[in-house]
Amino acid sequence: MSDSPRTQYRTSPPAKLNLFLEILGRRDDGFHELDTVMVAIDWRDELQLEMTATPGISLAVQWLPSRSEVASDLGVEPDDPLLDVPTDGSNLVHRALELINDAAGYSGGWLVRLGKRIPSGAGMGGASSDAAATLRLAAAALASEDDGCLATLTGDRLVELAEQLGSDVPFFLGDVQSVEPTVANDLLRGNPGTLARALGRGERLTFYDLPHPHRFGVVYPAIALSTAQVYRHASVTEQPRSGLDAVNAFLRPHDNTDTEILYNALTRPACGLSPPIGEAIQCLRELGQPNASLGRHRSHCQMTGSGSACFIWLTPDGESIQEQRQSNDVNEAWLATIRERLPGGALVQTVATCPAAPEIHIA
Ligand SMILES: C[C@@](CO)(OP(=O)(O)O)[C@H](O)COP(=O)(O)OP(=O)(O)OC[C@H]1O[C@@H](n2ccc(N)nc2=O)[C@H](O)[C@@H]1O
Ligand SMILES: Nc1ncnc2c1ncn2[C@@H]1O[C@H](COP(=O)(O)OP(=O)(O)O)[C@@H](O)[C@H]1O
Repeated sequence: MSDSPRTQYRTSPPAKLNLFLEILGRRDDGFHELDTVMVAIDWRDELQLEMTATPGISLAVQWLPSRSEVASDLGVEPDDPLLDVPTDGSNLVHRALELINDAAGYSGGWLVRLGKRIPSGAGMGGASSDAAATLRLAAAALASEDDGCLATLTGDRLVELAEQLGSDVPFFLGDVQSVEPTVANDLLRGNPGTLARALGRGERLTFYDLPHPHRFGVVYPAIALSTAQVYRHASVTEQPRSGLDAVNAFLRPHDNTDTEILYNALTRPACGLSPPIGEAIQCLRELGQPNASLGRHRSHCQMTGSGSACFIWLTPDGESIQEQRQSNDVNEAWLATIRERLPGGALVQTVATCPAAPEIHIA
């Protein structure tokens, strides 16, 4: 490949929230059998790939808008390890490129720029989403440079590679099963799929179409938890709940004001490891909905994944476009109040549901 100007492949990997997570049992492979319901949200990283003639993977990572601004919001020093993201082979973006190089027999190189907004160790799937986006961008690049790759890198093949990268990674490929098994369809437009129930390790996915977007207030207290450590402190229940109840609550949102919908079996062990997580959930619960005037009294609050991020469901009984417009004004005041009430620094945002596999831009 000559060193002429290179084509850039870009996408914006979304984060995710676990609306429900039940642990069904411990597996022989050291993982846990799960029943979890995940939804993608528009709290996004930025990822850009270019193919290069020189072999090797060059990965540059930076926090957006800047490391110092993110550190300031979190109330930590800019050099705090909380903000360290690897640029070597331990970054899932790097590992995804190694896998796809082997799968496609590609011997050239990659130039990668990763802009981070999704906090690490937050239970928001940042690394997993970056990994899935890398698989899709690299497949798009290889398919545009070499037609032979279209036959090799089908949606199903990308799912196999995603499963090797992590339990949450397949979710961020979107509903690959619902489109023709060709790479081109999946990659450029992005796959359908916003909300999914996941069984197994998290790789057996069923996607559902949401009748309208849902909104959440998300709080990331300045705490990074090890997923493995939280699982180690979790217990298996004798009477598991079903994720289908949470799916139905989000598909038919008009009668949820008084029932507890959100559940996470990892919340108790995570709060045991880090009590400020419980404080953050309580702070959200006490403050409640920003639209209290609309008569929504119950506050649906929960931790996502293995933590430490927590969230409040802002649209438990559906929401008109008119209310959404009003909400945007109300939300800024609500966000400011949350930041004041939380002990210590935190990243606080209102988010909306979005496709798990975002569209790809080529320039
Ligand atoms: C907890 C969840 C909930 O969606 O998300 P996060 O909190 O990481 O975002 C997932 O189960 C995390 O998936 P992922 O982040 O891909 O974890 P992996 O790399 O596959 O596994 C990390 C470690 O978590 C534990 N693990 C993960 C998944 C699972 N079903 N059982 C487990 O016990 C294992 O100890 C494993 O070594
Ligand atoms: N692309 C990436 N972005 C962020 N963290 C990454 C990435 N690749 C690997 N990591 C590592 O993964 C861990 C956090 O993964 P992440 O998915 O962001 O959190 P969680 O699993 O809690 O959702 C950190 O230890 C971090 O060093």
